[in-house]
Amino acid sequence: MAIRLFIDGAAGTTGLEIRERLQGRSEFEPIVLDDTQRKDESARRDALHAADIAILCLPDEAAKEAVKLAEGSDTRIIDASSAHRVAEGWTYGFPELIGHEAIASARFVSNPGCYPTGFLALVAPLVRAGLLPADWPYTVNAVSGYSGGGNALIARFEAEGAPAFRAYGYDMAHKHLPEMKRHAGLQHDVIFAPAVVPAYRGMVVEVPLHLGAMTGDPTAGRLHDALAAFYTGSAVVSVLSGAAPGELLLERSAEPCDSMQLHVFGNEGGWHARLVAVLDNLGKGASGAAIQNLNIMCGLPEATGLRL
Ligand SMILES: NC(=O)C1=CN([C@@H]2O[C@H](COP(=O)(O)OP(=O)(O)OC[C@H]3O[C@@H](n4cnc5c(N)ncnc54)[C@H](OP(=O)(O)O)[C@@H]3O)[C@@H](O)[C@H]2O)C=CC1
Ligand SMILES: CC(=O)N[C@@H](CCC(=O)OP(=O)(O)O)C(=O)O
Repeated sequence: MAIRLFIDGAAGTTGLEIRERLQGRSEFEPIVLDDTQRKDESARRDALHAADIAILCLPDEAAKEAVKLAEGSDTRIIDASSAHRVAEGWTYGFPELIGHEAIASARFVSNPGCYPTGFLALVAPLVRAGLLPADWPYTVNAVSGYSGGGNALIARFEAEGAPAFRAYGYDMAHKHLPEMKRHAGLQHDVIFAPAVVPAYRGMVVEVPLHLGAMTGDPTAGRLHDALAAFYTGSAVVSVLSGAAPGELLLERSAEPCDSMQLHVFGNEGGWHARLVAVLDNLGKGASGAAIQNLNIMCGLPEATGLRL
């Protein structure tokens, strides 16, 4: 029997891409609310109760409300918002870090944030392995395509007079800080410096490191090898080797992509390293990750329907 699937927020940026990627997947029977019903509380409650699995592609407050509306049902929920990423009772939907089994058996799965996906992929395995310190003051520099800000930022960047570069997060209280700290096992919040450029999708997340100031001799080569070993066999994450490229580009017209590439660049003396993750904010950063989690929760191959 097909799995009844409801996407709450299916008209938004993340929701639309999930719908599109699931087209033709006969394992799923979509429950769809039309434009007049999609924000109607009672229609949403009915859909949430009728579904086997619901994917929430909503702002945080609406996602919390959806979880309340689903009370009294057995519906399993994947939440793409940041409402439940460090919440009790929720499984963090990063299979490469948390383990596929934990997600396969979870009722409530919180999809990781787009920027934290890059940061955690780079840093969490290295902290766990004891190669990077948990008490280090980490910095994260990142650039995102403007679809990362959903419909509102898309409208702003597609309007006349859109900025050429938008840096933000200067209050140093970005909503991603708690999830980066928690799931990397860090003692301090990171300093997070995000920015948006006029490309629709794609992101580069970088963690610069003064390796020479750390104890334990964590060379760039060791960090690379540890990450390569950690992601061996991954369907989604790859660790690139070889000489550093002259440049890394976000193309304005990049195609949707659900894979993530990790790089470890080191200087000649071995004192400095730049850990870099390249991903699609709407791929492994959102919609692709939601489908990966959906597949795992349904006992299906994780890469089904992914654009790798
Ligand atoms: N865009 C991205 O790259 C990423 C997004 N996310 C997360 O995914 C979630 C969705 O983001 P995104 O798709 O970008 O946002 P969008 O703003 O593009 O879409 C949100 C959708 O939710 C709808 N909505 C708002 N309130 C309600 C409500 N009460 N009931 C039903 N529908 C409602 C909106 O409708 P309307 O427009 O009519 O208000 C809109 O269609 C967010 O929490 C975001 O943090 C996660 C990772 C990356
Ligand atoms: C470019 C941009 O605005 N990005 C968003 C992050 C993406 C998002 O809202 O979703 P997640 O938190 O679920 O990743 C921001 O910085 O708030």
